[in-house]
Amino acid sequence: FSGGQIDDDASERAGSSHLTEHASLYVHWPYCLRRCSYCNFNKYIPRENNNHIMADCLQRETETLLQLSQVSSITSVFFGGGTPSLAHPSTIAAILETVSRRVDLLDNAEVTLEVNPTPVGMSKLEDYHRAGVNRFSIGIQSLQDDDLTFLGRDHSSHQALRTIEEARRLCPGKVSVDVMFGRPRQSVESWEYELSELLKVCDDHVSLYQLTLERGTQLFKQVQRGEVTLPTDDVTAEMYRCARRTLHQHGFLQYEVSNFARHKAESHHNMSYWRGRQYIGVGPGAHGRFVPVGEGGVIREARTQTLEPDVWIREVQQRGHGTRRRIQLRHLELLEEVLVMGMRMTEGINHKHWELFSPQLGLREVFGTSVHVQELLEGGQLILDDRGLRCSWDGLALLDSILPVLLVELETQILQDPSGNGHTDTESVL
Ligand SMILES: C[S@@+](CC[C@H](N)C(=O)[O-])C[C@H]1O[C@@H](n2cnc3c(N)ncnc32)[C@H](O)[C@@H]1O
Ligand SMILES: C[S@@+](CC[C@H](N)C(=O)[O-])C[C@H]1O[C@@H](n2cnc3c(N)ncnc32)[C@H](O)[C@@H]1O
Ligand code: SF4
Repeated sequence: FSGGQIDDDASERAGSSHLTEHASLYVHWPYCLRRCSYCNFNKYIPRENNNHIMADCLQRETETLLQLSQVSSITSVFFGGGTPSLAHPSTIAAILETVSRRVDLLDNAEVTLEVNPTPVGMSKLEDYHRAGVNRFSIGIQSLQDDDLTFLGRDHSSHQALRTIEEARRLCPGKVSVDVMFGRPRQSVESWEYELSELLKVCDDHVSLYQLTLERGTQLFKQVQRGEVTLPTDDVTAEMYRCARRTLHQHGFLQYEVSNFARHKAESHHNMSYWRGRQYIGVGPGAHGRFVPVGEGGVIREARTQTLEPDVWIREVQQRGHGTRRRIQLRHLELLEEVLVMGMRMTEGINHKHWELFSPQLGLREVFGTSVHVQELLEGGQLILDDRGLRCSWDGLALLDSILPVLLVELETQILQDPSGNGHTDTESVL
């Protein structure tokens, strides 16, 4: 492994300037045609068609945020949502043109668009491709029609299969599918069968998400009322184990908790999140992490854009952006993010990568002396060696219980370190 390794080495050679000059870009399309029963992402059913206004504002905010950052090149773009396949292909083209006008949009930059596999979504794939999209991420969720209906999806499994086929024709080797497991009424056997059917048609990238029960969703109410039950933790753990095994047998390497790729088809965009790189978030509810220009310009900020599209539109029209919240990340907070994101990857965090963010305290100094970490190392869940820190195969499935141990140790060591904790904790609510 790994597809992105060369990239990472290059950034280490370039040192920390790479961390401020390069970024990925996330663009959020906040509208959906209907509400899936399990979803609490930031999405709205539009009352009227204001796609044109949304398109203008997304371009305007892209321009503003690029200007506010110190970024000179964009390494990947991700159009997510909501349902970005409801946007007109010309909107996608216009946003990409805005990026190219302001900064260097690298020739080989990965440009992903999330697609709901409806007939309308499928019919626009070619135009999206022409607009500059070179990777499609298709929300399959399930291949069983009764489950799709129950989940409130707006497509059938047949339409999903046809969309995969068309996307593969346009972007061979660059098509991903999202699938959810741990669904109501699902058994390990039916999941195994569904996954083997999916493997017959899918391309080189698969994202598997365990269905999480989110407050405020219809599914949450159904479960609370006792109308629906979800599989137990033991069953979902077995589903995850079985999926990892099956994917591995089919040549897919797991590179992150939920992501599997073969033929080096790892997502560059998502890898850049997990490697703690900068990203700019445009659109309602998008978040970003970047070092703004001016004011000394060394501290990374966590930014969140206004959630509600109508309010966001007004703000962008008035002042060029809809940033609702800016928090300067303290040294410890930045390291916490680097740790939490990095440990999701099978490659974990290598020593040089950690040093970029923590020049004073190496991985061994932070984690090497703790009794609790030692237990995880001896138990075979965690590995700390000449490469760096990472989870073992078994450990990755237990990440949620490993992370708290690592976070406590990180906090203890950083707060004890007289040199490392210089930054202030500042929050501006705009
Ligand atoms: C927020 S959706 C946006 C893309 C597109 N609208 C779609 O539905 O495919 C991105 C992915 O998040 C995942 N997702 C959404 N809600 C989830 C939940 N409650 N549990 C697990 N995964 C979820 C789904 O797999 C989905 O493909
Ligand atoms: C769950 S992931 C699915 C990625 C997909 N499996 C792939 O490999 O391309 C994508 C979703 O995460 C959310 N997301 C990703 N980056 C975001 C950001 N910077 N700000 C807000 N939401 C983000 C969006 O809802 C988006 O639809
Ligand atoms: S899962 Fe996708 S299509 Fe369904 S409501 Fe959420 S964002 Fe919209």
